[in-house]
Formats: sequence, structure tokens, C-alpha cells
Amino acid sequence: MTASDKPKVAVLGAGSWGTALAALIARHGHPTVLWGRDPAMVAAIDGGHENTRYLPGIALPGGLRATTSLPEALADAGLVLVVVPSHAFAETLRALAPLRPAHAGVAWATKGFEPGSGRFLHEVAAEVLGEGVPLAVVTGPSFAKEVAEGLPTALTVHSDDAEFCRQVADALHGPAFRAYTGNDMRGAELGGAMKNVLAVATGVADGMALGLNARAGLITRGLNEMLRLNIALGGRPETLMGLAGLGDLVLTCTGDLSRNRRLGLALGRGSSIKDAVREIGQVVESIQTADEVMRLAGIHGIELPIAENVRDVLHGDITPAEGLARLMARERKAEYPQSLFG
Ligand SMILES: NC(=O)c1ccc[n+]([C@@H]2O[C@H](COP(=O)([O-])OP(=O)(O)OC[C@H]3O[C@@H](n4cnc5c(N)ncnc54)[C@H](O)[C@@H]3O)[C@@H](O)[C@H]2O)c1
Ligand SMILES: O=P(O)(O)OC[C@H](O)CO
Repeated sequence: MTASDKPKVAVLGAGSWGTALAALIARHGHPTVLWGRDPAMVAAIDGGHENTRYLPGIALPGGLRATTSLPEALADAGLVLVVVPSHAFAETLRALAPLRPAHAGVAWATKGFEPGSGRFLHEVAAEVLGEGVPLAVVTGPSFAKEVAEGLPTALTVHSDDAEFCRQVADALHGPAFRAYTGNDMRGAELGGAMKNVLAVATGVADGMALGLNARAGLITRGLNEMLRLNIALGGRPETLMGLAGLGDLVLTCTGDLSRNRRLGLALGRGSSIKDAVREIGQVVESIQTADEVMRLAGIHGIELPIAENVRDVLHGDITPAEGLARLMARERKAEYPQSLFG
């Protein structure tokens, strides 16, 4: 396929991840337009080839266009990639629905659930866009800054529509970026959402200087919590043993570029949540996701002690020290009371 045959891609959301993905896709030769709300930011990207707030100092490809006009971004697009925070996901889909070219499928790289309902984002997308629109989720271990800098990255695209899945993966795949494919949207979305909650837990432990054993224990028991909720929700275990689960869990629990880990670190060192969020200055999805994870756990009768303690610390109902005491006081039990893999 020559550059001129490649479909136009509209990337909606000009934060760090939307900008990094738009830059990646533009470098792969797709005509690419990034839509954002902030005129100053859009002007800096379109004219100065830099996202000065979210990816300062990183040169964006000259071919990447940016606009505040949703109709302009979506005109003639062959593929739409939504990269807004989860709280803005439904409203962004409602805005794009009447403007979407009939042949354009919709993918998203947002991680989380619909706040207030706990619905999966693919359920929200199917309801807003209606039957027959190809949908895909893009997820996996990927810090925006590293992708924007061209460092090697692997992630995964999941869709019920194999052809659309390949189209999305083709746009992302390149010399420094491996895009795998799968068809378990439920498992992929759960992994991407829940790792953010577990990253807060490991951040808190590291902030309290509880040591490397505690960190490894939390990651492993956190993976166990992800696997158990995933099975109850109908996802496949192998999805969570891959990039969408274990891969992203390890990255986010150990990498200081993670906003969710940094929130935990600050709380563990005694900061208030308000100060920590202000200091981070970007979206921290775990704050809403912790509530939705515990809502889903309650509906399905699943016990998730780590996620529950994170939720309670984020609400200010307990201190990090009380959360630690609660976890350590739990009764001794079998590591796997029953097999998770059938
Ligand atoms: N940054 C990463 O490394 C990374 C990697 C993978 C996934 N994600 C996910 O991508 C999503 C976006 O995160 P981000 O890192 O780009 O966040 P960010 O904080 O860097 O930027 C958020 C962007 O969303 C925009 N926004 C906020 N509310 C909006 C609304 N109502 N309508 C339109 N735009 C709105 C803001 O203006 C800003 O441009 C999140 O779900 C995040 O978990 C991020
Ligand atoms: O900065 P975080 O914690 O939102 O993590 C970013 C990505 O989701 C990592 O894959």
C-alpha cells in the first residue's frame, strides 16, 4: 500500500496519548488529523509541531494536522481513534456519531469504564453508534512519552470484527511499534482499566517504603484479582496473561511515568489526594475506575481486597496504613482455592 492509498485517520483527544498515537500513525504515512478542544494547544501542534503541555520538547511529524473542528477531523476519515479520558468517552461518541463517514470503524485507546454505571466502553460504543459499526479497543503497556520518542513498544488491538482489527493494527504497526490482535474486547478492556487501580496500590506501598517483596506480592495478588473478576465478567484468562493484563500491570505498577502509580506514591508519602492530583496535572483514571471495579465486584459477588482498599484510600475513608493493616490481617488461605484456567 502506498502512502496515498492509506486511509485518513481521525484521532479524537489531544492529550498525551492521543497526540502520541496520532504522531505514530502520521509517521506511518496515513493522512492524520488530531482533534482537540483547546485552540492554543491545537495551534501549537498544527503550526509548531509540538504538544507543549502534554509532550513538551518532542517534535511531532510535520504531516500531522490538528483542528478544533470535529467535522473537519472526521471528513473522509476511514478510521476513527478516540483517545479522550473515560469520563468524556460517551459524550465524544455522541458528538462523532452523526459526523462519522459510513465506512469508518471506531477504535479507542481510552482505559476505564463508564463512570457511574460501570459499563464497558464497548457496550457504550455499541449503544451510541448502533449495530453494524466496526469497533476495536487498543490497549497494552504503553507510556505516551516513550511512544512519542519512538522507543520500542508492543500493544494489542481487540475487536469482534477481524478485518477492522487488522485495519487498526496495520495503522499502528511499524518499525518501533508491534501491534498484536485479538478478539476478547471484554478481557482487554478489563485489564486496561483495572491495572490503573492496582498501580495505585503498589505506588502506596512504595511511597510507604514497604519494600520490594511487598511490591511483587501486590502485583501478583493484583493479577489474581484481575483474573477472578475477568472470569466472572466473561473475559478470557489468556487475555490477562498478555499485553492487556500482565504487561500493562507490570508497566504501570513499576514505571514512574505512570500517573496512577505516582498518585499512590504521593498518598503513601502522606500527601492529600487533592494535592497529588493537582501535582500530576493529567488524567488519573483510577480515581473513577476504583469505584466501578468495586461496583462490578459487588454485582458479581467477587472479593477484591486490594482494589477495595485502594477505593477506600481514594475516598479518604481509611489511611494507607489502615489499608496495609487490613490486608495483612486477612485470614491465611490457599493461593488458588480453585483453578482459574478450567
Ligand atoms: N498517557 C498515556 O501514556 C496513556 C497510555 C495508554 C492509555 N491512556 C489512556 O488514554 C486516555 C486519555 O489519557 P491521556 O493520557 O491522553 O490524558 P491527558 O491527561 O494527557 O489528556 C487528556 C486530554 O483529554 C482532553 N479532554 C478532557 N475532557 C474532555 C472532553 N470532555 N472532551 C474532549 N476532550 C477532553 C483534555 O483536553 C486533554 O487533551 C485515558 O483513558 C488513559 O488511561 C493513556
Ligand atoms: O499514566 P497511567 O498510569 O495512566 O498509565 C499510562 C498507560 O495506561 C500505561 O500503559
